[in-house]
Amino acid sequence: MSTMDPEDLEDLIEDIESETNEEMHDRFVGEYPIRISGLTNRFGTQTVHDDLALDVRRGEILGVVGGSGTGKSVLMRSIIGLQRPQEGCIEVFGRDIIAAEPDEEIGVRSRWGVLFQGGALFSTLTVGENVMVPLKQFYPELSPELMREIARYKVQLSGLPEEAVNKYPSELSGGMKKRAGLARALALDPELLFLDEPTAGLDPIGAAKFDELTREMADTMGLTVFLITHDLDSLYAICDRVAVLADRQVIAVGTIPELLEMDHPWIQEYFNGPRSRAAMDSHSRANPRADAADTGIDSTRAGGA
Ligand SMILES: Nc1ncnc2c1ncn2[C@@H]1O[C@H](COP(=O)(O)OP(=O)(O)OP(=O)(O)O)[C@@H](O)[C@H]1O
Repeated sequence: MSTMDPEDLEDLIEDIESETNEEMHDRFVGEYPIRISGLTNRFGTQTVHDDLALDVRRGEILGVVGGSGTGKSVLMRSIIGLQRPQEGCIEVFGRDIIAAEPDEEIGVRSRWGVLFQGGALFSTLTVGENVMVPLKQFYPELSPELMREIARYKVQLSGLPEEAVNKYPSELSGGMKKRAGLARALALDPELLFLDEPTAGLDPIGAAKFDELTREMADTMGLTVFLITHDLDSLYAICDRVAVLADRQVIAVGTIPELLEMDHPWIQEYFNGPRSRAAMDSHSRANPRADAADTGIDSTRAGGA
């Protein structure tokens, strides 16, 4: 796969700035790009979140876990403005997005990318055209040629072969669809990336590759990643911290060793269950340097000798 020369990339960014007649916005430098407090979401008589609080640190990959129906997706939708909560405050890049004026909200929206479950690609558009959708929405002044160039670059960045840019979603495998969805999520060079179960339905090798790509991008692009997942391997392999949803709140946030110290029954069942031990064991074998001294994980216990 060919990669874009860094000088070409700089030229591309300059082209975008000159065509949009403005400097790209300053990147967020505060500690928490997402701050949530007092969040309540209700559907009829069902209360999904009640006084939920969560701070996401800049530059981290935060895994978000919880049983089915605990409100992980509703939480993500609330942060990106697709779900209006009954109560609470959600600050993204220091701005209250619930109270934001439409103009202000649009400015914030262009600074995050979202990969929905299943990719959520437009089936009548090619991969390249799908990636161009947010570009057209937020930077309509860009020339079609430059948009195509950016789309090609994002497709390449997501690990798809160049020819995928002209394919329709129906012509792609499940893993390729996820990568195409990722390319679209990266279209606007986001600072924040939301991934909703990105490895669901992928074979273990495809899932591991997707995890690696996520980690690599987070590190090289300085992304903050909000990762909803049921995939224990992803939690061990790439997450800096994990937030646990239960009882309508975020009941704990921390590294996995920190969570293992807690005696909440769901946390113990989840992280000390046989599947978690197997995931931890395989992660320890794949990363022998990440032993107990580095991580605090008791790998003997984790291996379930
Ligand atoms: N638009 C809606 N209208 C009514 N109820 C909803 C709506 N969206 C979500 N819910 C309910 O909110 C609860 C939380 O849903 P959500 O999709 O956030 O769960 P989740 O934790 O992401 O689950 P899963 O792990 O199974 O994907 C569920 O009981 C769901 O039925």
